[in-house]
Amino acid sequence: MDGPRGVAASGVHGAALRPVMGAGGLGRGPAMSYGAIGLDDAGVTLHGTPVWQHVTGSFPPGSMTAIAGANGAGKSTLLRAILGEVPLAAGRITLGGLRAQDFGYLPQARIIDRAFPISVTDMVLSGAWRQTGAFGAAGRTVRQRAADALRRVGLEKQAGRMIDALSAGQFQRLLFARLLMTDATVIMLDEPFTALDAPTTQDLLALVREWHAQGRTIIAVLHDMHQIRTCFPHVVLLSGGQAIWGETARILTPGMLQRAYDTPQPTWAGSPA
Ligand SMILES: Nc1ncnc2c1ncn2[C@@H]1O[C@H](COP(=O)(O)OP(=O)(O)OP(=O)(O)O)[C@@H](O)[C@H]1O
Repeated sequence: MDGPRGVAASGVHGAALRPVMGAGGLGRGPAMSYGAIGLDDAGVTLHGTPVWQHVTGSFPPGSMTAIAGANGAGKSTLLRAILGEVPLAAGRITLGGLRAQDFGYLPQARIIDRAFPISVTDMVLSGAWRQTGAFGAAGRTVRQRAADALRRVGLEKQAGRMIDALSAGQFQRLLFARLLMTDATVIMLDEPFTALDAPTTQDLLALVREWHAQGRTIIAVLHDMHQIRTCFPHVVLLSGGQAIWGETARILTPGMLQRAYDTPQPTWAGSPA
């Protein structure tokens, strides 16, 4: 994953419960020893239909960027293209020296098979698979980190339950605990707060801000414009197959949003980021 993602890049990963990419303590964390993730005239076409084209822009180290746009605009596809799971039809993506294990990815909850028979603790431990090996036993230190991660997201009392016994909000907290285990340098979140109540959203948003304060790069697909305005200094707005990229206050204007969503947008009371 070191080299640029060119038009021939591919690498679709399968099961949603595959280990979260990340180093589990081996990541570069806040150190700025890597460059920006860059898209250079990149385009993706799926089944003969262009999703987005001529996308150029970058995610600098330590930046915090939201990806916005209407349903089907290609937000998830953008994350997956950066991860090398979707091939480019044109252009290239460069990773600034980041390796696969430097990325942590939280997919949309709806694509995760929650019937998979695994306990809460084992699911969190799977976030440290690069330390323990896919089938290796976790040592005491890793188990302690898992317990700490569960406590951090308020799930310590659920540690022994199976994941199918969790509510949607508890399951999302679990996915964040698993991300904590990866110690990833770049954290990519696909609709991380969808269907969560306000306290859960605030708890998990605080964790995302903590990661950002530690110098990690955050890229998050979000639908809540107020959340983007107040928490994300930069945005990529996917609109009509193009990407409008820049400072949130400059991009999320009523006119831009109307074009992107093709419907009038409300005027937000919140102050611009
Ligand atoms: N595996 C696939 N095969 C074919 N087309 C796909 C595939 N995945 C996504 N698409 C199409 O690509 C386009 C972009 O999908 P994507 O999931 O990236 O959009 P999105 O902006 O994340 O949408 P949403 O807000 O609904 O989650 C859509 O038109 C979708 O139908």
